[in-house]
Amino acid sequence: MRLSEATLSYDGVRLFADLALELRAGRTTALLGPSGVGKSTLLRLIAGLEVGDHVRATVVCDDGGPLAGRVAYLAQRDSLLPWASALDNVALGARLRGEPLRPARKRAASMLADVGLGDRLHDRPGRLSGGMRQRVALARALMEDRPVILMDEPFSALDFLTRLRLQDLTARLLTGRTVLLVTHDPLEALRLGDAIHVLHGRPANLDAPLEPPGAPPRAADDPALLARQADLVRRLTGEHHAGAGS
Ligand SMILES: Nc1ncnc2c1ncn2[C@@H]1O[C@H](COP(=O)(O)OP(=O)(O)OP(=O)(O)O)[C@@H](O)[C@H]1O
Repeated sequence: MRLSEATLSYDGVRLFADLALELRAGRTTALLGPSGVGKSTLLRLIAGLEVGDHVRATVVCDDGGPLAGRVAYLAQRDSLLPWASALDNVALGARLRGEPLRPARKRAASMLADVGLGDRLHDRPGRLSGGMRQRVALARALMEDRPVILMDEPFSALDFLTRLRLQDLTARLLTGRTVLLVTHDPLEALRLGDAIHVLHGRPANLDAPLEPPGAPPRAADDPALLARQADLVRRLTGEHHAGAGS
């Protein structure tokens, strides 16, 4: 899938000018970059969500078909229904599509068990911690079973160990899907990304991708991964661009 000619301004400031991004089919592309550079906006643009008036972009899928109806979007804010239980939140899509409720709820319960919330099925979001709500939102996105998944910092509210566990689970459940993962965490990008881009500057540019060897999820304590993390940190702090003379 390819986004091209993405051009977008807010209040006369150009966030993107002819930006292009390739998402390889069946792979995870991770997107890092400083706060405010435009990562969430880029994700929303690809998802076909409202991003403002001064916008132009082309999204083309590899098979030439439309993206609409084939994409699940996991927003930065969990956007759970406050009056519905965790179970009903996860089964919401199936309910809206008029699918038989009993099997949908069964699958939702198993998805919630997978994200470690098997004992909180009937709690409403207000009774859950921020990290738990994020896990419910993740379960809801996974439940949708779409070929393309766009995720905006899905693990940011989680403690380190839960984050590692959820990264493992996500990598397992999303094998073969086309994924765009926005994250602030270089280690997360390296564990899950087949291609890792850093977005920087205004209008924003994308670095050539870093492509770690091996299949996700990569071990968090792998020395080769940690060496690449140093490279990524240099890219994020701008040393890489200074060194490249750009
Ligand atoms: N609806 C909007 N109207 C005006 N400006 C906006 C709007 N949405 C985003 N922006 C601006 O566009 C820029 C990029 O925002 P965006 O949320 O995409 O950044 P980000 O890289 O995802 O940041 P973070 O890492 O902090 O989530 C910011 O300067 C933000 O203030």
